[in-house]
Amino acid sequence: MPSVADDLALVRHMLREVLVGREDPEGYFAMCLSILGHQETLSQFASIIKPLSTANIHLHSILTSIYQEYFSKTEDDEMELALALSLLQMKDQQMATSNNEPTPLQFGVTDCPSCFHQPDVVSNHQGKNCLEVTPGREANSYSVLTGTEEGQPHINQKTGQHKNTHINSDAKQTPETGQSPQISGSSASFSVPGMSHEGDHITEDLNTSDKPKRSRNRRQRRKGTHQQLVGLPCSPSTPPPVVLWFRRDLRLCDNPALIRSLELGAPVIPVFIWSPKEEEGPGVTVAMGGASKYWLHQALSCLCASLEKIGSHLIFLRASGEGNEVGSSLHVLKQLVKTTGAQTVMANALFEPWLKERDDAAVAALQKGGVVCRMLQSYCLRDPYSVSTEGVGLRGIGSVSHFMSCCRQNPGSPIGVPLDPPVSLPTPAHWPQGVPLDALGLARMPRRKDGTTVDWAANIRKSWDFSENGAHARLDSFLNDGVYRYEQESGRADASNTSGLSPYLHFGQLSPRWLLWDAKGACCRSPKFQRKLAWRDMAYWQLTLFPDLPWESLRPPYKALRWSTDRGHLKAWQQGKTGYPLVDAAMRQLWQTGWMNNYMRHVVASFLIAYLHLPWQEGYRWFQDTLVDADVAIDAMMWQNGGMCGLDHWNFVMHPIDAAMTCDPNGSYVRKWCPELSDLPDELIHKPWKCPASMLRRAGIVFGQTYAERVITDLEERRTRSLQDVALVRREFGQYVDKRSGCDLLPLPPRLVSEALGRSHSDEAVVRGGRQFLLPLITRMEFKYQQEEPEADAASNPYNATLKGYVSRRRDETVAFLNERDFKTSVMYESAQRQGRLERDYRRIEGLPSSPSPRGRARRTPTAKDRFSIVPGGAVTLLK
Ligand SMILES: Cc1cc2nc3c(=O)[nH]c(=O)nc-3n(C[C@H](O)[C@H](O)[C@H](O)COP(=O)(O)OP(=O)(O)OC[C@H]3O[C@@H](n4cnc5c(N)ncnc54)[C@H](O)[C@@H]3O)c2cc1C
Repeated sequence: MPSVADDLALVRHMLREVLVGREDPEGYFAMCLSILGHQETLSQFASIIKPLSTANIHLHSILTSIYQEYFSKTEDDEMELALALSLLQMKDQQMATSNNEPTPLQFGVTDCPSCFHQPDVVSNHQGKNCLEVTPGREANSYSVLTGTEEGQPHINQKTGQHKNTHINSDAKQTPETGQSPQISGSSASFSVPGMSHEGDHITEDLNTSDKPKRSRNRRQRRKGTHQQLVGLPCSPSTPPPVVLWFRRDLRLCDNPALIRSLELGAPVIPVFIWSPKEEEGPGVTVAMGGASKYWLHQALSCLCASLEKIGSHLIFLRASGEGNEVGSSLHVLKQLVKTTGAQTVMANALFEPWLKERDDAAVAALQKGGVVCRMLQSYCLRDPYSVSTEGVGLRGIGSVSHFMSCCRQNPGSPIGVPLDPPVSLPTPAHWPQGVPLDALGLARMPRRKDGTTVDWAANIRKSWDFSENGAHARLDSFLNDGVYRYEQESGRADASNTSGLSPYLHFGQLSPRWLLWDAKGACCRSPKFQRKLAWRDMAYWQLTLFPDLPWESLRPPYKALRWSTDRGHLKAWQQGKTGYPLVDAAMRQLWQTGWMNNYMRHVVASFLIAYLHLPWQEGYRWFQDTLVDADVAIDAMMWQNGGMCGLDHWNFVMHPIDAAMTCDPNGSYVRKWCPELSDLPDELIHKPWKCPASMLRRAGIVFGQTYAERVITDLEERRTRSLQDVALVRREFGQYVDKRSGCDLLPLPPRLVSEALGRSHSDEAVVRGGRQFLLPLITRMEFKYQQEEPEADAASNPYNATLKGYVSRRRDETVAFLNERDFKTSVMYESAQRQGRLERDYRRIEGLPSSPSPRGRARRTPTAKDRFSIVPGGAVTLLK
């Protein structure tokens, strides 16, 4: 006896049939009535068809009106319904008959992995649909591939549900709290177009239920997704193969290009083409440094193994990259198409402007040769080329809140629901010739003179599981446990409180969509974490707006900043030998594992820029070479912001000693990565030069021998110089500083100009005549102040952005005590103290009476009282 859940699963599954036109809306509604009965249809139908509200609004409204019309019918109309039902029964019989014959359209059969059903061809077999529609009977034995259109519901046939509906049906069981499902504001999760209905619904649902249950919901959903999909057998005449071009989407789960290839019902040839020259693009992007190439090698090896498990294989190819067409990816693809007879190439899009250009050219050239080439979007939640500032303006550009407003205001295509992985992949009769993975040279190790290998990646190997499963395991463990701490204490260096998913996201071993779905279903709300995905998208958006982001300072005056050329300092920073334990620990962690957390990236970046005065590009390049998650867009955006010249300004500078208060109060992080300091007491481990000689002796520390001498000692002076240098260039390039507000002005790229002026991007009139349009940007208040007091030192700048912590032994102890009890309160207490101190100093210097209400040091929110905090509105200023 089928349960109600089975019945619901079946009708949900059948929704796909309506969507692809194999079932008409009336017939479908009648079928729902016959399967679910009057009452159940009345209560459930709206939720059953809800996925269509994003996937196919027209169909959704037809079904809604049928539903409304039916339930307002008089009994006279029952005749019509009976007719519809009898028609349905006839259809059922027809299908049941066809099911008895071994037709090529039978679902769930994997005997013939090389022959797959092609949904596009299904229309040729109208009426022969072999889906068993007898209520609930066989539904659980089906495992078919359907609904994989971008943004369309993807129905897991084993459960009979797709992720949306699964969650929605869960939602039904949880009590309503009346909480608004709308997510907005700074504490909000990233509200993504197309996600807003389903996603918000989930948030609402999950937030209202008890924790264990919420966690169970997520697990169930995941379990559902692991009930895998199989291809659809079996076409007697095998169509030409599809080339599935893997790039940075090295996964089986939620891979639109893979699923779309499967849907074509043709043999699939998965390929990876290594083309370093194309990856690199123009300028000095260091798009693929040593560590990330190593990761790529491992990830490819894992993907190949996963494909082999489902009966397929990954072909490795190399484009020699001579800069002309011969030796390009396009050339390799053309050869491949020629030798295999493939007529379709599928891939997931990449958004680096130079890669997009390459892909656009490849698509055009292949199409010209009669080969269909499709680029699907899954690398970001939003296609960065579709993000627009229309209706939001430009004020606050560079901040994630501004970016999220743009996404909310201009919803693009729906992000849809994650796609399940296939359990088998149809193979071609003949595989094309590839090269061994090793021949790509991604994991080449240098050799010593004696012939032995320098295995610099040994620790990276120990630190990571490079596989897609590894990504899911990390995600699961993070969402089950770490996410609680993330929301509270993501800045800790001494605990792994962040997800550590960045390399998986970068190489597409985990899709952001999958991550977002799971995060929304996690045991605890994770707005801060989800917001990080908006940061990620924003980085790609910025790169599309400013393709030279990785090498050229965006704010013009800062291009002329006086930077140090001290190679010794740079080397010390790179090798973790600056003599500042926190910085050294982080840089050594980076070298050994290819990763460090966000807070530590800020610490080392601040040290390089504000204290060593080395150009941000040096930091960017080193990160690109050593990070396993090296990502041109994110890395460049962050270094630009840290380097004071990006769309945003960090409104803080991390102090190399005091930052430890937040991230490593007990010194355990430093002890791990700088073991030579491990015998120092907690209170001195971050400043060993303050230790008495006897203590150093006991700990076995000799500066310059067992541990580095400090490369610089005059921290305050260096900060002052950095500030004064900024004031200098801002004065020199006064045309790029807004006279009224003191904000930096940025020449706008044409796309933003046309959006601001409401004209089409292609309208050249917008920027004709060499006139520049300038936009006031968020600018650090300490720079504005310094501009007025160019000779002032950093300490006397009331907006000094240095995050300070320890000033006395007594406070050290208080901080350590509070840290142990309640870390968050401790940090808040500490920052309140700091603000009070700054305020008092300022007033003392200015001879002002002391103020009862402390003023914020670096507020972002403009207030009428504080002229330095003003960022003028988004109006575009024309350069005279
Ligand atoms: C100077 C500097 C350079 C950086 N370079 C890179 C880089 O090359 N590649 C990279 O992935 N991240 C970079 N980041 C951002 C961030 O530090 C890392 O994404 C994060 O530390 C990765 O760890 P996680 O996965 O545990 O992050 P979580 O905090 O768990 O975040 C989850 C995911 O969100 C994304 N994310 C997090 N923070 C940011 C951010 N600020 N901007 C954009 N996306 C973000 C990442 O994909 C990350 O994996 C950089 C940050 C700084 C300050």
